[in-house]
Parts: sequence; structure tokens; C-alpha cells
Amino acid sequence: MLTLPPSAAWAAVLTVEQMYEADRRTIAGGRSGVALMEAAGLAVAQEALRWLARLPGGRPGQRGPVVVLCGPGNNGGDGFVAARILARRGYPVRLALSGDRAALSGDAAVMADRWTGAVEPLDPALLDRAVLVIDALYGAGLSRPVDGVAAVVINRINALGLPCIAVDVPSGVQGDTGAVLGCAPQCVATVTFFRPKPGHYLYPGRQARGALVVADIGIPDAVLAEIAPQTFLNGPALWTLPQPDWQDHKYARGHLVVLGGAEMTGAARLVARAARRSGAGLVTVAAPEDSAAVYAADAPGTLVASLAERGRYRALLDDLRKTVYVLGPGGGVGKKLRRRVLATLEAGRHCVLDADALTSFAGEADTLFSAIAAAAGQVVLTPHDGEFMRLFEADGSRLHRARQAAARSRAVVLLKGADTVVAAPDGTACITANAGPDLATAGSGDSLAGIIGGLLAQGLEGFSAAAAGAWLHAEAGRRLGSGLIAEDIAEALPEILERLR
Ligand SMILES: NC(=O)C1=CN([C@@H]2O[C@H](COP(=O)(O)OP(=O)(O)OC[C@H]3O[C@@H](n4cnc5c(N)ncnc54)[C@H](OP(=O)(O)O)[C@@H]3O)[C@@H](O)[C@H]2O)[C@@H](O)CC1
Ligand SMILES: Nc1ncnc2c1ncn2[C@@H]1O[C@H](COP(=O)(O)OP(=O)(O)O)[C@@H](O)[C@H]1O
Ligand SMILES: [K+]
Repeated sequence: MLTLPPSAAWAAVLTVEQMYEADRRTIAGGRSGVALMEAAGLAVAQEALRWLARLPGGRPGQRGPVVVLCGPGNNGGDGFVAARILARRGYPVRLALSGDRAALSGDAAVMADRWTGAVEPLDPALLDRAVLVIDALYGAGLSRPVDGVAAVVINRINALGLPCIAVDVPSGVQGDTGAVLGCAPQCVATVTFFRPKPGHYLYPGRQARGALVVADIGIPDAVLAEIAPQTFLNGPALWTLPQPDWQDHKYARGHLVVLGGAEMTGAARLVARAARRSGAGLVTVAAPEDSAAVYAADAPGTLVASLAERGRYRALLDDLRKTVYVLGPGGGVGKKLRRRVLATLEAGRHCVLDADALTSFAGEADTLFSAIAAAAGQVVLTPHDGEFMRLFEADGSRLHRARQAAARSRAVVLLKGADTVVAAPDGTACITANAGPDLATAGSGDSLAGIIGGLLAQGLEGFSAAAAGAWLHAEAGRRLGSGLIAEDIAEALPEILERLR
């Protein structure tokens, strides 16, 4: 079982069901549901006030109203609270309810009673003069696609480009998956409670939410230990980077081997560079005879071992100091690569399997998974969606698919994308939220494989190496921004690593 540091609690992400559980446990502990809802509505109102201070016409007595859209459940209840607080502050507020007021129950009914203003029916015309919209239609309880008047209203918010603040999640975004059911408003901000939900970090929910505010509503952190969340936001709270010690020599920082391709030589060179920049003590490119000269001419600090003679790869594997192998980038799909992957797993070396190393097992995934199950080393698979589909039959959100794949393969699975997910076989998973689309460039994934390999070489276990690698890669991308090319990623690492020291 994977053990994360105590700091991981700060990065916990709760499923919708776990959030209800946190709510139940807090109420059982003596705090009332009404108090939680008051705190939630207050947090929403405070965020609205921050936006109103910046918006043209957004002041007490302003010309246009704040329009609060309330749904039939507790999400709507939070909306009633926010409306009351904003009205008391002197803002004109119009509140619309989807459904019948008499049908409200529980805490939401209490909050509706505390609202003394008019309750209007949901209607797109409400939005005509709105300065700000608060979307309290559906939250955790979203149970089907948004349709009818609610959909018309949401589409109108988007068409008018109105600033909208979502309560908990933009209505229509599924908290567990980030999927949009029907439609969802494009929000400037979303106020959620206690801890974020996966849908705040998984696309397209991530896009719809705008800025994320996580409000403390009085749920004690102690309930986290009882709930034992398995999903986290990727970041330094989850892992600790290896730091060189005064007693270290290069072999103590690990020796990584990357298998060079015969034709696509750039990929392994990017791997080697990124592995060295992330701190591996030695990096060797195992090079096919015809391309060995290309690798040798690349960088003076990278070692090259020619595979010219038969048995040379085997000889590398027999050298116990070479602990980590990165296989796949530019490797060439086929039997030869498949054999080498299996030999490396069998030799007990730590492996990062990427690109062609994954595609080489299309239609023969079981052979790979059996070898991984028997492997003594750490194994990290780094597919993008296309490679993933060649190996795994998984459905659902990217988080769910990565988890299923990790459980199936018994490897750490890093599913690449704008919201890269890393999952361990025991179900522990994290979502990476610091990446930007500048990273979508050829060779970017090779750099990622190199970083992960470099961290494995320095002794990080598989999940931490993959998570830290994804975060560092994303962070490099974020800092480099426009004009990023894959070669830059490794060069951006020293500054990031230095700051984490
Ligand atoms: N848990 C906590 O700790 C805290 C939770 N808090 C707040 O509670 C919220 C969760 O409240 P909730 O459980 O009442 O669910 P909610 O999102 O209001 O929706 C349920 C209602 O909507 C309806 N409905 C659903 N989809 C629909 C659709 N497409 N189209 C039409 N109708 C649809 C659904 O109808 P049904 O499926 O029952 O027919 C039901 O009537 C949470 O997001 C947060 O804001 C805070 O107060 C602080 C503490
Ligand atoms: N839109 C995006 N936003 C953020 N990161 C992205 C985006 N698209 C791709 N990436 C990242 O860029 C990398 C691309 O890897 P990959 O597809 O393997 O490229 P290559 O094989 O050319 O190296 C992955 O780490 C992926 O997460
Ligand atoms: K909402």
C-alpha cells in the first residue's frame, strides 16, 4: 500500500459521495446542517462581493441586479443564503427558483424562509440587466443532463458573456468526472466547500469553473482521516524530491539507460537530456549500431553504448548499477522492442515504458501485464490517450480510466493530457492541474519520460516519480509559455528544482 506524506491531506480531492460523508460526519459531530449552509452561502456572497467591487456598475444601489438562480436542492439553499447576504449589503438582488417553493425541504427550505425578497420563476429574461449571476441550480446532486428552462437560462448566460459565480460546481458539471451533462455556464469563479472535487480539475469542468475558491465551512480536517481520500491534486505536498547528499557520488544518484531508436534519434536524446537535468547520476543511450554516432555527437555528458554486437543489451541488463530503463521513445514498434521490454522487466530493472514500448503490445496487453506482475522493479506506463486505447479497455473519466488501467496492469499509469492523471495499482491517484497547452508539441512526452526516469534513478518509488515528473514537466511548460519547444523543458528544470530544494 502506498503511503503519502501527511502534507497530502492538504491536497486531498473528495468524490461527491465522500463530500456527503464529510457533511454527515460533521453533523453527527454536533454542527448543524443549517450552520454549514450558512457558512457556504456566506463564502459565495464574499466571492460575489470581490467580483462586484471590480465590475462596472457593481456597487450597492447599482443599476442592474445580482441574479441568483436557485435549484430545488441544497445547492439552491446556498443560493438563498448568498442572496440574503448581498441584499443586506444593499445590492439589488433578484432570485429565481427552478421548481416549486413548497417542494423545498430540509435546510434549503429553512434558507428559503429566511429570504424575505421575491421568489421569481426561472426565466431567461431575468438576465437582461444582470450585473452578476450566481449559479446555485445544481451541485453535487446533479442527476441527469440539464434541460428545459434551466438549459435555456444557462445558454443565455454564456451567450451574453455574463460574469457568473458557481456554487460548488457550474450547474451541469459532474463533480466526480468534470463531464458536462447537457450544458454548463462558463463561470468566472466557482466556490466549493472543504476540499475540491475531481470535476474541478478534470476537463471540461476545469474550463467551465473559472477561478477555484475552496471555502472552509467548518468541516473539521479530522474527518479526512476517517474518509481516507484516494485522489489528490498533484503538487509538492504529495512527494519529496531526492536531494544529493555530500557523501553521494554519481552512482549513488542512479544510472539510467534509455534505448535509442535507429531512425527517430531525437526522442531518446530528449529523454537523456531531461533525465540528466532531473538529477540522474549517469545516463547511457543504448544505441543501435547505425545511429550510435548520432548519439555520441549529441552531448558530451551523455554516455553511449553501442548495441552493435549481439548480446550487448543483455550485457547492459547484467550490470546491476544500471537501475532504470526508459524504453519506447522513438524505439520502433515491433517484436524486437517487445522482447527488450520483457527482458528488462524480467531483469528486475525499474522501467518507464512510453510510446512505441506500449504500442508494441497492442493486442498482446496480457503478455505485458503478466510480465509487470512478476517484475521486481518499479514500472511506470506513460500513455497518451491513443496509446492508452491500444492497451486498455477502460471507460469513464480520465481519472477512472487511469485507475482501472493501474489496477489491471499492476503498474503506475500516467495518462497524459491537459489534465494528466497518475494512478497507482492500489487506487491512489492524482490530477495534474499546472500544465498549459504550450506543452502540446512533439518531443514533450519524451522529456516527461526522461524526468520520471531520472527521479526513479534517484530512488523515488513509481507513483511519486511519475507524479513529481508530471508536475515538474507541467511547471516547466507553465514557466516557458509561448514558443516552448521540447528541448526547452529540460533546460527549465534547474530553476524549478532549486526552488524546491
Ligand atoms: N455536502 C455538504 O457538505 C454541503 C453541501 N452543500 C450544498 O449542497 C449541494 C448538494 O445538495 P443536494 O444534495 O441537495 O443536491 P443539488 O446539487 O442541490 O441537486 C439536487 C436537486 O436537483 C435536482 N436535479 C439534479 N439534476 C437535475 C437536472 N439536470 N435537472 C433538473 N433537476 C435536477 C434533483 O432532482 P432529483 O434528481 O431528486 O429529481 C434534486 O432536487 C452541494 O452542491 C452544495 O452546494 C452546502 O450547503 C454545504 C455543505
Ligand atoms: N493541451 C495540453 N495542455 C497541457 N499539456 C498538454 C496538452 N497537450 C499535451 N500535453 C502534454 O504534452 C505531452 C505530450 O506528450 P506526447 O503526446 O507523448 O508527445 P511526444 O510523443 O511528441 O513526446 C504530455 O505530457 C501531455 O500531457
Ligand atoms: K451550481
